[in-house]
Amino acid sequence: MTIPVNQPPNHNGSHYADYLQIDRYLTTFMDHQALNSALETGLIDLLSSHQQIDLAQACDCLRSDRLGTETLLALLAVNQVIERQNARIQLTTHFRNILRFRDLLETKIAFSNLVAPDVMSGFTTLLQNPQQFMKQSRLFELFGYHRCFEVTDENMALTRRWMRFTSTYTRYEAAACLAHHDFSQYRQIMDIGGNSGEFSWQLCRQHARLLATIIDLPVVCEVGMQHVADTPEANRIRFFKANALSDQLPDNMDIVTFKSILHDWPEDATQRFIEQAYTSLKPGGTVLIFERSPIQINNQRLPYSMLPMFLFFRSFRTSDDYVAQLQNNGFTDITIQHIELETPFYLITAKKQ
Ligand SMILES: C[S@@+](CC[C@H](N)C(=O)[O-])C[C@H]1O[C@@H](n2cnc3c(N)ncnc32)[C@H](O)[C@@H]1O
Repeated sequence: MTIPVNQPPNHNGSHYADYLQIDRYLTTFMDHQALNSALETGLIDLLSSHQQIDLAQACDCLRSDRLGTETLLALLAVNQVIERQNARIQLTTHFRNILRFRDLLETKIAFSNLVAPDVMSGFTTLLQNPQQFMKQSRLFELFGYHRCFEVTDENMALTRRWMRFTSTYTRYEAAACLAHHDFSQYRQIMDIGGNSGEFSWQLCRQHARLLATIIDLPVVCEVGMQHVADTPEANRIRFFKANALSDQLPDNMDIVTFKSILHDWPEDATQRFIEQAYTSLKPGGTVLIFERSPIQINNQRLPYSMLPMFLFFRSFRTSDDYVAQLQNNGFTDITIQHIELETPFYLITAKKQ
């Protein structure tokens, strides 16, 4: 993995793509299972709070016998999570360092494990009959937007499950978007399909003048309000419950953003979303699309951590597809930037006349 070099590190010396360093620990199925066990049993906590531990402490922590513990330690060692010095066990310096991205590490493991049974039982179906695959898959069952209209305890709990995944990915992807677009010029931003508000929150944290409106389905907005409620930026973030395909949306916006939403939809719907953005913008306002490029499998094997994104391989479009739609809607001054994250992304901006 190479860190993109087209942007300088930010003020605290970190780079928006630093988080990609976790991927080297997430290659094979057993890398994931070993790390998952080490995280969920508290072994990683024990190792991170001590310089070194011995085998007896590891056995205790794992509540496993010597052979079980040695087996896990061997899997972790071969993955360079830990190293052995005589009888002592310690985290490698690099792994200790990337533990600051633990939320994403845990999310990637959980998400891959959640969708793996879909791939095991239905890969041929996915290739032959995508509609049938969607009907039987846990991934598409998880993202059940039909449960996002009526606010009930059950719908909130089910919706929170997938929002945890999207919010954690977005926490890191937002930094890449911020590094490539100057949001300081705006006051009113509207994020369509803005989910938990994580993206808007990151923007508001960085830009003190920004006022954000998040458009999303009612249950998603309820969960989102809780997500940002305790942050200093909460009073600059409002949630607007709507079906963005059919409802009238707030207007007078300086910028309308679509982050990782348009790929979910067929072309007539993306056309409608873009029309809605046009209507909501002030003259001279900006629309911004931040999306993953189509998954390319070139010379590298697909790591297990990519399973969730891989299952969307029919959905991700090229930037040209959206450029054509923006032009059809009367947008001008179109710019495209390509950004390398764990897969390529692009950031498109365009202006309303
Ligand atoms: C794949 S998620 C992306 C979320 C967020 N933009 C991010 O990148 O983390 C798509 C979002 O679109 C929302 N959504 C789906 N249908 C919608 C609709 N008709 N109107 C408004 N939002 C919708 C979903 O609830 C979800 O939050």
